[in-house]
Amino acid sequence: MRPTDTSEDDAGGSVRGFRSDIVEVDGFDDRAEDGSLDATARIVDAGADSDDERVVEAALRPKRLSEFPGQARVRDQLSLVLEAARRRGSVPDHILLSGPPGLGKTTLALIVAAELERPIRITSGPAIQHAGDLAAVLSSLDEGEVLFLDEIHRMSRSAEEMLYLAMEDFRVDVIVGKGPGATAIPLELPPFTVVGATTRSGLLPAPLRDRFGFTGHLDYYDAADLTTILRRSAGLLGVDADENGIAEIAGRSRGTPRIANRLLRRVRDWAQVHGSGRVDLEAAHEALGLFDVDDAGLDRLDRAVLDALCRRFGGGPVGLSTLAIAVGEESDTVETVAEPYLVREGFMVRTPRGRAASPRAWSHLGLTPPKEFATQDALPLDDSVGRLGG
Ligand SMILES: Nc1ncnc2c1ncn2[C@@H]1O[C@H](COP(=O)(O)OP(=O)(O)OP(=O)(O)O)[C@@H](O)[C@H]1O
Repeated sequence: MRPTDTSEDDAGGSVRGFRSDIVEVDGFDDRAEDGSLDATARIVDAGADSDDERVVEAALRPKRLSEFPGQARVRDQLSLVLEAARRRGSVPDHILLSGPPGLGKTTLALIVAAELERPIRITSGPAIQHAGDLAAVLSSLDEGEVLFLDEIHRMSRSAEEMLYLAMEDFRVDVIVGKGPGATAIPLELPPFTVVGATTRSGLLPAPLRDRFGFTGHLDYYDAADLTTILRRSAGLLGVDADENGIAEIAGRSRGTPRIANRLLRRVRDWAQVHGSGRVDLEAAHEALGLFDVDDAGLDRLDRAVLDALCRRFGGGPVGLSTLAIAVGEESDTVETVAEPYLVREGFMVRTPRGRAASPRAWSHLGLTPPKEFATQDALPLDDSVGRLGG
């Protein structure tokens, strides 16, 4: 871990330490040079793709709950938890935020600290590979501080066990010595609040999940909320945008604010270079066409998968690895990058015998499906995805 200096964060609170460790995200192989579709370069990837993007994102984050559009239920629940703790004069329960990337978990963690008017310490599961790493963070927390643990499902087992105790009893046991002579010295901690974020809440062990007094699940945003977010972002970026342009971008953003903000910036670029400078319908059409994002929010990889499924395999079902070979990608890329959105939007179904195209896939590609193609055994997308290999 590389602790950084205390600095003033956009949430208005003081951010201490470990910020540099938060940048790790699940990577994809960069295989553009071999002619593959280069999943890393996807404009519709819901993960943050560069440090520059993180800087822009920081500027666009809402800073208080009242400025946070969408996720009304989670917002109301969180507001209640924080207000009640404030009235009691105590620290709130630990908070777990779960949901797909780019929906606002980090933003809400920063908001929690801002609402509590407490500093926030930021680190992530991958940065905590040993219990000692966690002990160092925990033992330096101040009373009431917020500890944001991003990708909490990726912490090591030994650190998890230390975290249970710290969350429950505000104590860590520091082990001194080795072997039979080793002694556990308890170290009392001041009360603090853990805000954990995870894209895979199913991977969290039950004892850890149980330590969170409040869990908020973030869902994809509807077009109206994305429109509000885009209007706000356009204002902050000083971009002149009309309602048609904003609506067009919202419709192609896969329900994800991070993608919406990224598409807005590319449409702004197009408008400044080729258009009138205004983000309007024409600018949105042209720019998103240039970046291969179609009107359903699908990009080249998504369409290649559907195309292979329909044209080469008659709609399927076909095994994941066969499908991946057909589009020149790794199975993992197809499964984690393209498939979730295709399944969620009803373009593809997963059956015990492999992946199959749905009627929407055929019509999206302008093709007529053969009379019979199997969709009867469709399974919902869930954590079993990894077990349905090809
Ligand atoms: N409700 C919202 N209103 C406005 N902007 C939002 C909202 N939710 C997310 N954003 C913007 O989307 C970007 C990504 O949000 P954030 O980093 O909070 O997502 P995340 O869920 O933590 O993603 P990850 O799982 O990749 O860490 C930020 O620029 C943030 O400002």
